[in-house]
Order: sequence, then structure tokens, then C-alpha cells
Amino acid sequence: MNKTIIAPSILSADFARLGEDVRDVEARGADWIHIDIMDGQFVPNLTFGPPVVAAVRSYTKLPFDVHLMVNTPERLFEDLVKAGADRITVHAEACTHLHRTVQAIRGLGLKAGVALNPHTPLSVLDYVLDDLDLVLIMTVNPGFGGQSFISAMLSKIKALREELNRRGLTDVHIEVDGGINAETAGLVTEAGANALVAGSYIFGHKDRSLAISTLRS
Ligand SMILES: O=C(CO)[C@@H](O)[C@H](O)COP(=O)(O)O
Ligand SMILES: [Fe+2]
Repeated sequence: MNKTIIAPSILSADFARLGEDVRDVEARGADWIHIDIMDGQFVPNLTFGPPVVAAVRSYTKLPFDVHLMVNTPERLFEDLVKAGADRITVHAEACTHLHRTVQAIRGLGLKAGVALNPHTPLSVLDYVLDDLDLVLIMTVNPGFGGQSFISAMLSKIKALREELNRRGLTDVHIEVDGGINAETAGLVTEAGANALVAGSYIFGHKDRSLAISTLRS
């Protein structure tokens, strides 16, 4: 895992021209498309569901990295597979049976991730870490784009990287999400993150190619 993965979050795209915005960030060097699904329950905001994911699928060949900020996420899995999702990340805080939920994602042939809110300790992953493809460390409280990075998350990223190394799990991605920009990207990669989600920084930049290459470097 050498190259840092850049995943623009379409929460900050223009929803009236979502397909074109997704095509545009692919052309400008993005690696994954990060798709935030919110239910208005687990988080106060409400976005969209599988039909919108399916509608943008034909605009890009990039992997769809779906971040589910919903309660009982299992109910969406089959529709997300049909819509063309490649990776599904659920919140540990939203799953009563996290191990079973992770197995369900993998059972459908997708990559499985677990996200942790800023207050959630890494220890909730102790008995599931070996079954994951990705851990998403939230660097803001989930629900909205454009919030400020919580710097206390740097020690959490570092501790996770150390634990993954200790277990020999060098292929597990550490993704970060929230407040990632030209300043914070260096801090999180230094701490051990290798996949960076960025919404407002990329979609709000007048030169998206430069925004993506800046985050990657
Ligand atoms: O999951 C979320 C927010 O809950 C994100 O993926 C946001 O879309 C990140 O936005 P920025 O902080 O990069 O503007
Ligand atoms: Fe997200």
C-alpha cells in the first residue's frame, strides 16, 4: 500500500449534476468515489439511498466506497450491491451484531469496513479487526461536510496503525473522513492513514486536479 488513496466525498458535489461531478473527479485523478448515505436517525442529516447510487454508477469506473451513517445498515446491503457498490463501511455504533454485519458484507462479495465516531475507542474492534478490509476513523462527528478536523484523532490513527502492524494486517486500509485539506492531509498520513476522504476541499477547490494531487503529496 504505497500510494495514498484519494476519495472525494460527493456530499459536497452539486446534487443537480452528480454524474458530471463524479466523472470530473475521476478525470482529475481520484481513486475511489466516497458516497455518504445518511438516514436522519443515526445522524441528523438525510441524503439519498441506493437508487441515486445506481444512477451515478454509469458515470465512472472508479470503486464506490459507501459510508453508511444509518441504523440497521444490513437492510440496504442487497440494494447497494445491485446499485454497484464495491465497498461498504458501517458504523460500529449502529450495529448490535457487528461481526455478523461484517460477514454479511463480505458474503455479498464486497469489501467490508467499520467506521468509528470520534468518541469511540479502538477497542471495539479488538475481535473483528482480522475480518476487515478497512477501518474508517472519523475525524469529525458524522453528519455534515465542511466541519473542522479533530486533532485528537491523530493518536487514534497512530495506535491503529501500530495494532495493524502488530497483527501483520498490512493490507487493511486506514481511511480518514472529515476536515481533510492541504494542512491536515500530511498530519493523518504521517500518523498512518492511507486513504483520505475529502468533500469540501476537493469540490470547493477551483482546480480539483491540484486539490487531489496536493492531498496525495
Ligand atoms: O461522512 C462525512 C460526513 O459525515 C464525510 O464524508 C463528509 O462529506 C466530509 O466532508 P469534508 O469534511 O471533507 O468537507
Ligand atoms: Fe463519509
